[in-house]
Amino acid sequence: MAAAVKYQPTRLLGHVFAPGSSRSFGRSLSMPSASRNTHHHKLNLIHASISHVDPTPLSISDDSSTETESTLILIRHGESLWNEKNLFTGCCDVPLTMRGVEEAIEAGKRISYIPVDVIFTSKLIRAQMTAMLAMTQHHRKKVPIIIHNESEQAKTWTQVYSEKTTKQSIPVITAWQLNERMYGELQGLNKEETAERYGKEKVYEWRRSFDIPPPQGESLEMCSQRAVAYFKDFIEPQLRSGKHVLVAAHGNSLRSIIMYLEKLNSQEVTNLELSTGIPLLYIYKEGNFISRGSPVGPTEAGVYAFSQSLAVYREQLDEMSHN
Ligand SMILES: O=C(O)[C@@H](CO)OP(=O)(O)O
Repeated sequence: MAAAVKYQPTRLLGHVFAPGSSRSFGRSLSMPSASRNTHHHKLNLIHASISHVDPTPLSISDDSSTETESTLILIRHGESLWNEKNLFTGCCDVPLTMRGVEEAIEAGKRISYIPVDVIFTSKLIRAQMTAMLAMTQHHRKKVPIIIHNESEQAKTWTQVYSEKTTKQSIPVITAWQLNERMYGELQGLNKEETAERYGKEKVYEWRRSFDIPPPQGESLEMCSQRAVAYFKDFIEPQLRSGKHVLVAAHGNSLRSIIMYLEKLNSQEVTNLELSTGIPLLYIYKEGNFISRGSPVGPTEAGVYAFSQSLAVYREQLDEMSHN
């Protein structure tokens, strides 16, 4: 099937991507006005929390112009205790297994030389654990700090009073919109038993079709309406301002975001599978998302070869660690 071939690189997560084979996906970056007002207040709070953080934008110069590009890393959380038991998880808040912890640390090694200025995760602990564990491996050694804007008291009680400390921090913004697709009455059921009971085809349809929801749950389309709206309203503005962003989320919330980034249609997205704990890299440049596949490891030269600015960033980190 054409779609399966076309998206093979994305599905072969963990394999080497070819720097020369990038695809650029044209993207208009105007913020949708409908959700703008709804989120306005919250957006201000987020900006207030992170405005003091050193954005370290990457600038590349060529003969004719100076451009800014930023990086976007997407990571599906590591294996959870319910992944291990093959249970539908959805919005149930289940932690990582030891294997999931190791996957998160391994993911962190793979992105340890890629800049991160701001982190977005879902509200679920498996995504938050993944982001935090991954960042323990980062060479820049900044401290990821969860931003608590849920009340005035939470904001006041989590204030940091040292500019120096703040500069060594990375804000972690948690959002329910990035949560896993709500799986309705399948949550907690065993996937294999459910397939035996309702038939493999029906369960495949619930799990991978775009617009057929599981009983009382969200279809991928419904999940995408909140996850992609959040991405456009909160994450794209960060990228546009030159910030480098890490998003730790879930199989289906990320599938919907990748559908948007790579302009997949509803048929193509059914073939998209994300492994746990594998980082995916995109370069954001001039309003386009350029897919760079999955960085293989911190020592993999190819990861840096495609972007002069990432190579410079890496050099700076190397110098820092030698001093
Ligand atoms: O159970 C879930 O929440 C998801 C992700 O593990 O399952 P699926 O493979 O059906 O997307």
